[in-house]
Amino acid sequence: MSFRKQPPAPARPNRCQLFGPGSRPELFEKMAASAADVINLDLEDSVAPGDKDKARANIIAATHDVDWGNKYLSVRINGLDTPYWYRDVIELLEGASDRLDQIMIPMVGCAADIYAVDALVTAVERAKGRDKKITFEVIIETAAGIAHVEEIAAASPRMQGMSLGYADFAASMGMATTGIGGTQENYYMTHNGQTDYPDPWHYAVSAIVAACRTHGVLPVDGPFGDFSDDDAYLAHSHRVATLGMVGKWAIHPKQVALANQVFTPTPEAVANAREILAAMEEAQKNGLGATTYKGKLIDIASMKQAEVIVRMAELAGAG
Ligand SMILES: C[C@@H](C(=O)SCCNC(=O)CCNC(=O)[C@H](O)C(C)(C)COP(=O)(O)OP(=O)(O)OC[C@H]1O[C@@H](n2cnc3c(N)ncnc32)[C@H](O)[C@@H]1OP(=O)(O)O)[C@H](O)C(=O)O
Ligand SMILES: [Mg+2]
Repeated sequence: MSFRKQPPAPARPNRCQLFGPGSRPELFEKMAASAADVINLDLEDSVAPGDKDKARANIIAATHDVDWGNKYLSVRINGLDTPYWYRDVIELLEGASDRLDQIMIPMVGCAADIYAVDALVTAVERAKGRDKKITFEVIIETAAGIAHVEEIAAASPRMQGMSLGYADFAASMGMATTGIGGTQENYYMTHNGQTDYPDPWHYAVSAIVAACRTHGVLPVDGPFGDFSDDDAYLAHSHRVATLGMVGKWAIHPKQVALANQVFTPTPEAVANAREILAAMEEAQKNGLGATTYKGKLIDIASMKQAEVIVRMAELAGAG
């Protein structure tokens, strides 16, 4: 371990982030009644340019009128390359109730992007006497974003989450696909007549997880576009959960249960983790740093791995 200890990520469940356009207020009560841990009301790409003003007003009203229960309530603003973002921030921070927890900043390319939003948010918070500090989640969805991912993760004490935006990321990288997440038809290998479809997103997912874990930020997997394909959503989610992501977006309500299923450790996984902890405690009492569990080596690092599973289960209320 480095002298500098790895900071913990925020201790709240973030298994599923359900998105809905701010221009469709008829969905808000349904989103609030869903099983998602986080709600993302959108002002960006799912809202047509002519609807931005109305969508802002809908969202501000919903922070006052809708019972969001214990959900983490987040609003995705427009990118800093648009004429909309400053009004998003000012109107939200001036008009939204204290129920608003977070602003999600899309298309982030460098730490200075966060600095700019932080400065504006801080000024409006002070002017309006808002005691509750708004947190930030960013979306890495450009080549610049992934190149500067670590400085972005470290950019502000408000930073709590970082998502991978598959569609914009693919476009920015010039990837030859219109798919949003999952395996891609033309990304394959063949060997002895067998075709295999590897994961074209592996690098971006791992870079985001490493930056987030270094700076105590929650790494979150972004959208999976084909919401008719549950098996593909599950496969993609299991893969990114294995790489360290804590949760995933749902762009349709049917994806919420799938995300919750993947990002809540199974009772068997929790029991396994607890048995590893117990076996290691017993070993340590006997002066040993390593022992065996089900025929495999376990040592102090295995305790840390087991603690990850137990912690995930506790946050999900399944511990
Ligand atoms: C890719 C980039 C992104 O930005 S992704 C995030 C932005 N996108 C969104 O926010 C889209 C969110 N989803 C929707 O708008 C809709 O779900 C839809 C358009 C995908 C489908 O809507 P539709 O009404 O046609 O869906 P139905 O199947 O008919 O609905 C069934 C039922 O569920 C209710 N419903 C629909 N959507 C939602 C929702 N989001 N939340 C809650 N409930 C919802 C609907 O009203 C029906 O209800 P019922 O009639 O049964 O009562 C990214 O940035 C990148 O770059 O990658
Ligand atoms: Mg996007």
